[in-house]
Amino acid sequence: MTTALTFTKGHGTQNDFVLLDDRDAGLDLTADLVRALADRRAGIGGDGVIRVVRSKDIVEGQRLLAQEPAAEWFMDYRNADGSVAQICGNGVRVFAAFLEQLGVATFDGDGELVVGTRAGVRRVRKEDGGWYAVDMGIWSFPGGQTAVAEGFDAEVLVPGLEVDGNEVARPALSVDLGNPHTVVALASVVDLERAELWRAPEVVPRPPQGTNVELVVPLGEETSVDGTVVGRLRMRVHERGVGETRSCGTGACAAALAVRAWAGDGAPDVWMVEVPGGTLRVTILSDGHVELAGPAELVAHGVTDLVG
Ligand SMILES: N[C@@H](CCC[C@H](N)C(=O)O)C(=O)O
Repeated sequence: MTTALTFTKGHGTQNDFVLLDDRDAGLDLTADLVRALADRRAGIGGDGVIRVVRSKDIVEGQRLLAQEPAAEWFMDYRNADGSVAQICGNGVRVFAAFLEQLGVATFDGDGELVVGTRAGVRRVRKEDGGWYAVDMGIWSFPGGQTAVAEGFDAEVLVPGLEVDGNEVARPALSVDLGNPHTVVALASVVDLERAELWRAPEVVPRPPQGTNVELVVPLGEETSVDGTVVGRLRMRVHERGVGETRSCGTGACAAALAVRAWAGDGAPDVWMVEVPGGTLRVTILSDGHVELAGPAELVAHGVTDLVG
């Protein structure tokens, strides 16, 4: 039985997590314990729980080590409802900050920290301003070129945006970031604010493993001081296994990728994504990877008697 569990609380653009140091691999992190820790009234509160464990001590990590021996540390990510998720973009940055604070993070000769996740390794570097930039790996549109050409491969009913009392099926594009996303464009920021994301959007066809749903409004482009054209968009998200959250890193990547695909040739590769909890930067790289950059904050440490 778990007793006197030490925890740290952290967030990335207000996507918040309970972090557990399990370097000794002695913790039995059950779904009940995750739900108890993540509970905002009876527990500590968080959108998810992140366990720091050595890759060698977890089956998924052992597989990764065979390909990438530098992936010493594994981010064991759980959603607030106790479900296991493959990856969390904001979580990787907060995980890196936690490893630094524990004194075990080593950014190698290239200035990179390699983190193991269920979606594969993620490479983290630290920027001058204190942000963490994460290579989020290979992404894809599961609907393929047909979906990209048509601009959609699914439909979403967004709660709160009924027209004359009738639900409206809006076209949406599926994006795979190692975890599943469905991105819907709305006509205006007013519509974005009206959406009632305390209710789950209905996605058709229903993804068998569930999906994270991003509502997006493109806000245009600007040229930065170094001449880079930067796109801007605003986003709200309903996360699988959680509900509405104030940010989602993989969701920001999915949103930028979908908006760029809808915009067509010549659209920017760099996007600033405004979420309720702050701003993230997404860069679509030329090698089929996408990079996510943003802050990571550790805000509290303590001991809990919760046992699940
Ligand atoms: N907030 C995360 C995503 C967490 C996992 C997600 N809810 C899922 O089930 O796929 C992020 O920042 O990417």
